[in-house]
Amino acid sequence: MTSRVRCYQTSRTIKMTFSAAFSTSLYTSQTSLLSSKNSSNKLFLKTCSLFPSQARKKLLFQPLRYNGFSTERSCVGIVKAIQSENWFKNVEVFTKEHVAILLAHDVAQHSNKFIQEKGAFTVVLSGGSLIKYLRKLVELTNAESIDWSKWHVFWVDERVVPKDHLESNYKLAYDGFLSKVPIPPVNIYSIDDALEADGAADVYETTLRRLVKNGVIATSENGFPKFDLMLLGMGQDGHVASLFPRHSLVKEDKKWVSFIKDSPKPPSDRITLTFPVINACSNIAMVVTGAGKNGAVYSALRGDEKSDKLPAGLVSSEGELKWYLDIGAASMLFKE
Ligand SMILES: O=C(O)[C@H](O)[C@@H](O)[C@H](O)[C@H](O)COP(=O)(O)O
Repeated sequence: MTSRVRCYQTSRTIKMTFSAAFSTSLYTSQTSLLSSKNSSNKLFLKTCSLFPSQARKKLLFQPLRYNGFSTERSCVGIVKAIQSENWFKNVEVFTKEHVAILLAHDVAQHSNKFIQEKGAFTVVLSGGSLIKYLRKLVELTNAESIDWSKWHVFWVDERVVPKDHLESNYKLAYDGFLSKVPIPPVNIYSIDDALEADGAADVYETTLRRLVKNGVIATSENGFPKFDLMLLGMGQDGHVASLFPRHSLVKEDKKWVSFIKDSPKPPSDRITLTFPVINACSNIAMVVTGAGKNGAVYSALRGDEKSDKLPAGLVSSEGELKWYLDIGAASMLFKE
């Protein structure tokens, strides 16, 4: 079965057409299923669990719908990458611009939901290009739509450098996002940059434990902190946070926060949340762009490399794990 993906863009509308061996009836049902709207008239995505099992098998990594929304939230296409008969992954493919738009929309929704439910929103940031994709959150939302005073901001990893250093993930986030929104400074949990990596990791874990104790951060069933939303980037090598391929830290299963002094990607000294904490999150947004990452994306989504060789393949979530990809990062998904 072959599938061809063609994307084109007009000034107002972005469309994607698929040439695939879908049967007419199957195609129709996918289209109507996946483009239905919920009560608030926002696009929402239904799973493909209604499809017959033989169809699911055929559709492995095939784009499941034609998508031509002309709203400001229009996206390029949506792929439901089905892993097996009873398991699928939530993947959306956009232009880079629309990664930012949809991410902003989803973050705002999570924020409103958690603040309504429990009076606070705990969100974990990464470094890298992810921060640039948060710009739409500032641009697209007005003051009333997000209660920034209830936000609590953490980092999944941080380079052990002064906060005003060019390599600092805090500085990156502050310059690109945090300085533009009224989150109380006391709710922004950056590392203690006066300490070495080991001390900084210990202090960060102590902070998390305090916040779990006083109820700001929820707790998972197995006792790990359970953040509301984690925004994760991924390196070309498949690293997430500062958990690098084949590094012993990938297997850390007790500590909440650990440190690394031999990071393959400079700077060498970093602190990082561990996998039990990452995977305990209520929601994880994996935001991955660029064709250089298509191989790691493909392997992580196929799920055939579940080892320390590919940390991204070990990311799961107690709640929802959603991948936001641009066309480059998704390009290998369309090949089968
Ligand atoms: O600490 C780091 O070295 C970065 O934070 C890194 O982990 C980054 O998040 C990924 O490499 C994705 O980065 P890009 O999205 O910029 O490729």
